[in-house]
Amino acid sequence: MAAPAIRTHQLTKRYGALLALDGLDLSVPAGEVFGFLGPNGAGKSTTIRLLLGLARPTAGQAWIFDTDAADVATAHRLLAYVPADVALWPQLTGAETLGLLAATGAGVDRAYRDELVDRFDLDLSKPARTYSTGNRQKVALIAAFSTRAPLLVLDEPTSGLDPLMELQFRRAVAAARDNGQTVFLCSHQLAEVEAVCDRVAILRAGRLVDVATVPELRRLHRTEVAAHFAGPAPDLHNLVGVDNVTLASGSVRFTLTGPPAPALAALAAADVTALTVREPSLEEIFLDYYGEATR
Ligand SMILES: Nc1ncnc2c1ncn2[C@@H]1O[C@H](COP(=O)(O)OP(=O)(O)OP(=O)(O)O)[C@@H](O)[C@H]1O
Repeated sequence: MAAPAIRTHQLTKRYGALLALDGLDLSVPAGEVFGFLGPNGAGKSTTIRLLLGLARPTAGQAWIFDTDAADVATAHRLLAYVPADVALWPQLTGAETLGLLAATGAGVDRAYRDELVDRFDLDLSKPARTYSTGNRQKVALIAAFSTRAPLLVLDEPTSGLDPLMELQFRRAVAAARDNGQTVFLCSHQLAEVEAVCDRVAILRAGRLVDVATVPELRRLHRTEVAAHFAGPAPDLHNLVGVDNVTLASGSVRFTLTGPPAPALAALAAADVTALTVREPSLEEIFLDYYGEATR
């Protein structure tokens, strides 16, 4: 069987007293789009630094297609990396930057690169110092997606992109998968991860708490509903998908998973005067779902 694109065995990183990564065992098969999620400080960037050989593990080991991640010269021929905070050579234009990155990387599909420049709507004639955060990210993404590297490591790659560009990003990930490339995507955006990933690892406080497929991840979705009413208190107990009901005088709060129709029918009888519906952030979902038990 082909070697996994990424494998870690008991990968551990300690910064003084702080255990930033605690015995991570992970295997990402070649050809998979793999999401890496977790709240701030969970250890995602630490993992990426170890995979890239930018930091040394305190214990354990990581491999990139059977190459020890510490063998940077060999491992980096197999991967392209987009950091969360893209720094470019300020005086080089976008075109010169892409040319330089192509000369140092694993080989570039130039026709596809030109297509990506068009699709990401990037003006290559400007010096990089004039680029916004989003434009710097575009340069790094175009350089990575147009390489033939079998593994793409993307750390928060779309934080500076607008929604149209986010769509282009999703298209490029799908194309990479079609080419047989492996994508390791570190993200805070649940919607993005759901749209592009096959499987997702969830990290919390340095520990792997779950590896799930995207349909399994959807179970984490919930909506928070708050309603004020003038009529009789609505009866929301025993309704499918309704949980955490808190009733006070004239108001009710609850969480909703699945179709809202039964809850709306119950609320309709209560003469609702105000209604707020909120999607919690990924951070809130994690804190709620994985809570204290996994610390
Ligand atoms: N060089 C360092 N020295 C000391 N502590 C560090 C260092 N780098 C990271 N840490 C700590 O290790 C923990 C994990 O950090 P890491 O940057 O890997 O988290 P993250 O999941 O990438 O978070 P974020 O989503 O905020 O980027 C944090 O508590 C962080 O403060």
